Amino acid sequence: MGSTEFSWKLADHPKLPKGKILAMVVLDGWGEAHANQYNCISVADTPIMDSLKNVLILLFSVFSLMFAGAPEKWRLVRAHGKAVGLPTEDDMGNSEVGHNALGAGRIYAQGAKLVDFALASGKIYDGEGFNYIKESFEGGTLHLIGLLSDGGVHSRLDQLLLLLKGASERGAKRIRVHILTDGRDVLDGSSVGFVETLENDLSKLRENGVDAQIASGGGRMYVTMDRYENDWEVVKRGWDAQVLGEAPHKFKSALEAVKKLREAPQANDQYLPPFVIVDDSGKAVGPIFDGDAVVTLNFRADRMVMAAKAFEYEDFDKFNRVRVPKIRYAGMLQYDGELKLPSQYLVSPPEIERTSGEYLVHNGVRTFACSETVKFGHVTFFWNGNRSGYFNPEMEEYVEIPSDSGITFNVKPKMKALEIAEKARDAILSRKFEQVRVNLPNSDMVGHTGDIEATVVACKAADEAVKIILDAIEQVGGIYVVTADHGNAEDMVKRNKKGDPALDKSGNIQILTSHTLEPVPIAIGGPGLLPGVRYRKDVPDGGLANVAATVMNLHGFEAPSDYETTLIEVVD
Ligand SMILES: O=C(O)[C@@H](CO)OP(=O)(O)O
Ligand SMILES: [Mn+2]
Ligand SMILES: [Mn+2]
Repeated sequence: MGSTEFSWKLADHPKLPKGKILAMVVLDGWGEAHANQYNCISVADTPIMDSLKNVLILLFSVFSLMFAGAPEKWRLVRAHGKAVGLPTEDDMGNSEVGHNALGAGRIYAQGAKLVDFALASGKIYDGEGFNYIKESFEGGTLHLIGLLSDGGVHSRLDQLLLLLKGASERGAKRIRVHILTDGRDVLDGSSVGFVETLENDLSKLRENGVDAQIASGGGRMYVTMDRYENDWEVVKRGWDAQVLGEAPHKFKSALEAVKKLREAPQANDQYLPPFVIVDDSGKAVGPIFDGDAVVTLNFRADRMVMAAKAFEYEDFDKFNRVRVPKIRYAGMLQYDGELKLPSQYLVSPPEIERTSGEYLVHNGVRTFACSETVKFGHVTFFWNGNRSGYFNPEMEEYVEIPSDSGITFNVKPKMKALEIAEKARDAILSRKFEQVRVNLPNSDMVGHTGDIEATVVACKAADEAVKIILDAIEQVGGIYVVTADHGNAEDMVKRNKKGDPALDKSGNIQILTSHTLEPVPIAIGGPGLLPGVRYRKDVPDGGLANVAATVMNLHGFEAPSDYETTLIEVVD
């Protein structure tokens, strides 16, 4: 597209009217799978979501007897793997890539894939970011901090191992790894195996004369990886262990640390307390000092922004850093393009531009977006292509409802669903906005705890919230689009190739805390939807990236030509 010809003006849709109020509801972690006892969505009482699927399908079958080709308003879309820019079809979906696709309407190669390319081609070592940290290799230590897992949502172990090898071949003589155990994108307890794999590679480096070892650790939900400023204490615990070398638990080896800390009642990988590794004299082996280099390994932004601020900002008042070493810091990616944070990074992030939110604002669609803290950035930052802030504050209002902090969400599985729905309802009834967009976090956040009973309660709460929003849409003669960003609560057990629960060595089922590979539903409806609108039959492989064009159509516009095609057509 020649820059001189570019225009934000969208063409009018030939048939669909403008000015309808549209509710865009994203149920976080709500996939579609067959009904069984581990499908919390099917077990839960969810009359509204059921009605969007069943009544309409029933209607369709009734109508289809009378009018062939009657509209169909519920379908599934792909939410994992290549459909959302991930490296392989074995990659489960996640919020970042899901909301990016929903908002941007195109499929971008995402962080996981970009890092894979950069490592495979070796280009990562030619970039400005690597050359910047490399200057510390002679006199300082290289610290690598990140999620130790092969989940592929925030980071990948194989990428860490390649980077360790690549950095040591390029002069890093002293390396310290600060691990964050997962158990959220992978099975709980898998931390032990990941530490063994890492230790194995570190011992090979030591054989080659590199002083390389694990220096500290802790569970991802308790140490370092908070997001959207929900709880700075989490980041502080990481700072204390990684930078200051101070933690309540001290061990001689990371393997011992992880095994011992997991023995405590209720302990799990996600919430392991912080620990440091000490030498024989009891001294921490890897605090961060002046002249060192630090790389945060995660490619995904949301849970690294806060730590990046602590490492990068001179002025910082979120917690007392005590000692602020003069380091060379780089992120695996740049985590926030607006804040240019961090200023140095090893791999350039996907350049997501011209998102549907920006187009719609330029075309007069006033927008309201809301969620609670733990998902607030999903419907704003991720939705807008990893961009913070408003496109036009006069046209947009973003409302964040404070999340509970310091608890696991199985304790309060209803979370703030009701409050989010009420805010959305008020925004709809105010008639001040043409798009009211929310994320309802329950099925995902509670699903990640692995607590099946609580997840059932969570799904019901999300369904009740949908009802409040759809009732408001009914009152204003609007349109709704209800979808999800990826699966989670619809399958809470690890399965074997046949699809049956996979048993561990002791014959127990293994609870799945992670997202899934399942497709997600998308339902359209409401009194403002023209009766002739129906899903096209020629987009059978449609994915989340097809939703943006669909929504633009429902606002009365054609989507830009490079957007993934719309899911709907209008029959007379
Ligand atoms: O909690 C998170 O960070 C991820 C899982 O790692 O979940 P989501 O993608 O739904 O935000
Ligand atoms: Mn999500
Ligand atoms: Mn999740």
